[in-house]
Amino acid sequence: MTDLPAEHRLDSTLDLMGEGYLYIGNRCQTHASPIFRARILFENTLCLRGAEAAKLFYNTETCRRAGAAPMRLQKTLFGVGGVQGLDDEAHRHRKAMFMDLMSPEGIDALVNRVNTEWQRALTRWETMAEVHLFKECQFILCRAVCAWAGVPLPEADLERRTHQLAAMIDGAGAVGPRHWQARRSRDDAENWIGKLVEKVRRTPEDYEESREQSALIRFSLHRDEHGELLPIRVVAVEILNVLRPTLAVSRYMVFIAHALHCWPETRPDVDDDDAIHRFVQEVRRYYPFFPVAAARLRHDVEWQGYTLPGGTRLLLDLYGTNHDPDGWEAPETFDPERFRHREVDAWQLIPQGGGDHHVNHRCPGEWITIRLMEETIRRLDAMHWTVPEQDLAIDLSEIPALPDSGMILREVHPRHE
Ligand code: HEM
Repeated sequence: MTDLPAEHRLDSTLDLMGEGYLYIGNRCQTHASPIFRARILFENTLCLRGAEAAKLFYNTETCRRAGAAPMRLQKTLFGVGGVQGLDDEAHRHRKAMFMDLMSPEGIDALVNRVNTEWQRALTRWETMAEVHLFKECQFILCRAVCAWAGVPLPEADLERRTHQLAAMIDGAGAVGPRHWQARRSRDDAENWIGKLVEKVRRTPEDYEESREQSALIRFSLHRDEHGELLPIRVVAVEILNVLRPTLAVSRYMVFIAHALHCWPETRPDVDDDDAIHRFVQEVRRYYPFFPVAAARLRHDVEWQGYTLPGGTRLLLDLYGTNHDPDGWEAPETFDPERFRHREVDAWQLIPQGGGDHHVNHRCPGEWITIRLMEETIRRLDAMHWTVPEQDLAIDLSEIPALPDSGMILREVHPRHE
């Protein structure tokens, strides 16, 4: 590894935390290289960005996930024993359980629930002096996804459960109290879902008929590649792997309102589905969400003239690949039109991972995310809203990033009455 461009600090974790989404991109720029070596969390790590790096990272013969993600992320964001840490047949089998939820009808059912909840919320927003869009979208999504997944959610628990799911995302990259809050939220949420799984398993015959529609029932009765039911805690982790990231789409909903406000000239015609789709793709490319994904090399690999040693941890820069100047013209400009004549391949636009959804760890919720974002444009277009003075800056050193204000809207009411 002597030839690889390298950071010569004893440990670069503080730089990474200080620069956030820009850390890997900044170093790739300085080293004029898509790869460099650094010590992160006291371990030799290869940081990479760009489409060619994504192809290496998502090659399942070269890279594995077991033992790649730091334990502090598993204890907050992912949960222990979930699909994110599996490889090979165990991964493909578990992944199919998620992919089975993503039929066009299944996705429509979730989108319809979200639209109904949005409509309900709008009647309330009309009576409010200010609408905190981020918080409101979290409540909408929490109600809708719990109902969709077959998870009972009494109205009295809505606020508590929404905060728990949100805390797992918010505190994942943090240190100190926010991190510990995220851990407590995960423990509590896993206990909550675990009890529901036990109930389904006590009388599975009661649930056979509704099995098709509900992640709770499907996952509770799912059998692994050896024909065994999954441990209850693991089922809870996987059901939370549906609830938590769906709630996280609230961040993209805020980014859509932010982009419509900041670049009104790019606003798509709502009767033009292609224009709406281009806008959504550009929001997913431009705005920060997941900074990196982690894997480990299974064995020594020759790549771009370097020998990369087996066992080394890789960090693929998702944000940086979406902003890679070698892959995107004027990457720091928000321009949905860039997608008009551009094929989107599996390696260059990777806010939700790259490669193949069935084989790789690419996000199974990508279609849900895109559909919910497209609907958000239509819902926001059907509303009158103004944006009062507020701090709309997005600090790229903060992970996960969001406009400081959470996006406050005023004078909200339906446009076509
Ligand atoms: C807010 C929008 C979302 C973003 C930005 C996002 C992003 C991601 C990313 C970056 C990965 C990891 C890719 C990798 O490790 O290579 C991932 C994996 C995953 N996502 Fe999403 N996601 C979103 C929404 C969703 C939704 C709506 C669901 C489910 C309904 C979902 C479920 C999952 C699961 C289960 C995995 C693990 C897949 C595997 O390990 O094979 N995500 N997502």
